[in-house]
Amino acid sequence: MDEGIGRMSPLFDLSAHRIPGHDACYYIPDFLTEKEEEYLIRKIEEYPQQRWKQLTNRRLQLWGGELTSKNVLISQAMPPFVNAYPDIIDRLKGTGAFTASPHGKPNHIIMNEYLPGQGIMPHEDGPAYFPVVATISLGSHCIFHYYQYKKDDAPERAEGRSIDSTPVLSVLLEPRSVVISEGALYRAHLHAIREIEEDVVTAGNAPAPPMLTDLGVPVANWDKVTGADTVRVMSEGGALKRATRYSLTCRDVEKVSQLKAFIKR
Ligand SMILES: O=C(O)CCC(=O)C(=O)O
Ligand SMILES: [Fe+2]
Repeated sequence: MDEGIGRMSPLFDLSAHRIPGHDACYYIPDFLTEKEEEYLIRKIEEYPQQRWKQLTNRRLQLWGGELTSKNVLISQAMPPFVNAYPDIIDRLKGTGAFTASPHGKPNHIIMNEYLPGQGIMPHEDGPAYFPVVATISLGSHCIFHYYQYKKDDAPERAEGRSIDSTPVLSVLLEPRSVVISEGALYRAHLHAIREIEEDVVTAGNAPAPPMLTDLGVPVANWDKVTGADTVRVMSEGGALKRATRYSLTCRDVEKVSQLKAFIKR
């Protein structure tokens, strides 16, 4: 039986999953099993409709609590399907990625839903979180791009800085995988998912890796993917059609209030 990554030991070697040339980004395929993925998607779909927050181009839910305007987490219990089965929080702790974070593990998850053609504009995740984010993908692949600000812009100008349109790093996120970004990639870069329905790849192999055809940039983790379709498209080229994707973006909020607030259960 496929056990996936399973319970990770303290000896888990995160550095083995580092994306070459990018010391602040790690890609771990098959972090969850297919059975766990199916279970999670079912739980997400069964969740009460009022838990969803509707944005203009996607829906999301907040798990673990809500952030105040002062970046304090008003903490609430995580759903059992991230704490017990599957034991996502413990498994992320086991990667060692959160060892230096204030609580040693994620305490907040933004769960996003994307239909084919939906995405997220380039943005930074901001100062509420310790600079590590672990993102689990369910249901579909996507291509996750990291961007930098144009060099000539004054760094002190918070608003309206222009973004270099060529990503510095593009990672193919397979369903059931986790991508972890930290450090400068978190603090000084932006990230985005383009609003397209399929991702077209031009075949490649070492030393010339597969490329995203329209952007002309390499798929940075092309030799770490494991899905039959993705492996084939890397070596033969072709299109990967997007389906509905759920992302669990797991972070550690530094400031937490245990105040159970005025929330009536
Ligand atoms: O869905 C994703 O993979 C990224 C979402 C994201 O960047 C965010 O919620 O801040
Ligand atoms: Fe983000």
